[in-house]
Amino acid sequence: MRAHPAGPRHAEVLPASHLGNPAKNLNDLDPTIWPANATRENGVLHLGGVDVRDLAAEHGTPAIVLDEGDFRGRARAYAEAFTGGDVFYAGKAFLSRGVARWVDEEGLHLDVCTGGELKVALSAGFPPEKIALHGNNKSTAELQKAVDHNVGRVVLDSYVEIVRLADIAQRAGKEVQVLVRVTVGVEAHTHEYIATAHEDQKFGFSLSGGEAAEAVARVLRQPGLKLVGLHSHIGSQIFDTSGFEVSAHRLVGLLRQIRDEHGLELPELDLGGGLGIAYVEGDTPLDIGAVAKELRRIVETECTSAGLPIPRIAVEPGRAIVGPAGVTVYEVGTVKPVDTGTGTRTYVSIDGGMSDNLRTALYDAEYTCVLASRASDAPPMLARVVGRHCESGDVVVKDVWLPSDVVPGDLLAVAATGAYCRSMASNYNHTPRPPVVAVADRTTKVLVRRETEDDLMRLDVG
Ligand SMILES: Cc1ncc(COP(=O)(O)O)c(C=O)c1O
Ligand SMILES: N[C@@H](CCCC[NH3+])C(=O)O
Repeated sequence: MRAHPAGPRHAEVLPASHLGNPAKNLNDLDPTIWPANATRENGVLHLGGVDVRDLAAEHGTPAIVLDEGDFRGRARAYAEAFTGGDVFYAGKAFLSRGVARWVDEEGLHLDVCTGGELKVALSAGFPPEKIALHGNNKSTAELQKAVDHNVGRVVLDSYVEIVRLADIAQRAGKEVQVLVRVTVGVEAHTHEYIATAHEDQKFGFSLSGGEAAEAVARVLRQPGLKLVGLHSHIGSQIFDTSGFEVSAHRLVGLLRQIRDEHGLELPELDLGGGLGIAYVEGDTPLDIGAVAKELRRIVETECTSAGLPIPRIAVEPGRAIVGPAGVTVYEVGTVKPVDTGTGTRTYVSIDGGMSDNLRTALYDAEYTCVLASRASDAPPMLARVVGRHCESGDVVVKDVWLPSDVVPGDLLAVAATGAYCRSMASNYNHTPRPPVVAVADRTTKVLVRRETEDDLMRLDVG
């Protein structure tokens, strides 16, 4: 996904230069895009040591495959990089009970943003004190559940919520630890739909408008709430730290104002998630060790010059942990060459689509894929991988080189689908949602089973 709003969806056939070297695309697995334990043996994709043909035979297609080793490796790298701080895995990217256990075992905390995500976490036995509850419109029931279960942090997002949570806390005779979500006014360099800290949007309290300072004052007047820090999340799929620098600078300015006005030095600063991953060749994700060092340097410099103690830093990565671990395996159903007027584009229809990966349609996201079930030395063709839904915008991979002998029955594997694909999946056209299957050490384990038509029919009670 590029840092521009949705571009032309059905552009002319692109010159080969746009997509790099076709031969390379056809045969290589770029290690920045594919999971750590992905290999190709005689053209056949293996994930976590499992042949995707066996995986498809056992679990069907489409299937979202998660490389457990890749996930755990990234989680561990985050935990190590932020030693002395806290890493909250953002469950919105993808959450299941199995994944919640991996997160816990790797020493991470967890960010949930609905009662549903909270339920998954609690039922996995995730320690409640290591959970933070987010959301711009948490219901009374969700807040009550958080208080009942002694969730570690609630990130406050509106004046209404301050009173709502304070009432619940007081009635329960508890003191809830909270952060105030601050809209720092940063224009993150990402798609406008997933930037979250510019002024004109629904999240948080505006810093420049004075609402953030007012929210702090109101929280401090509530006996049921204990203010422990500030929070900011500037957006998602970000490839440079400049936005975080501006954000940290402004948050520390508010920490200083709070110290000056209320005599209070807040111990925590949560800088949110948002680091980008490689979806296609040319995407350059940041090294997490270097990012952690840089964020620490920024916060330390700002706090030192403000005469403040260095707060404990928290971050909330979702995509950067689960995104690269995921691969979606589809079966090809039809292959249709179309004359575009400037060339031929071959539409390859797979057995899923925007119901299991909305990101291309919603954000103009870019993905890549390979023919996964066999070797081919056929010359490359420019293909567009499309779904089976009743929308012309139902595209999964806009432009990709595939061997020109792709036929129905072949398996295609789309890379980097671990984040925001299954978690944003829908039942559009009464389509049952795909399973999520973990692979590790040549074995598979179903984390979320495939939905069935009967599952969907059970909801139809009229
Ligand atoms: C508050 C908050 N924290 C963390 C995240 C996770 O973001 P990402 O998956 O880009 O790391 C999001 C989503 O953008 C978010 O809204
Ligand atoms: N769902 C978005 C990111 C938004 C994350 C939540 N604030 C994506 O797929 O890129």
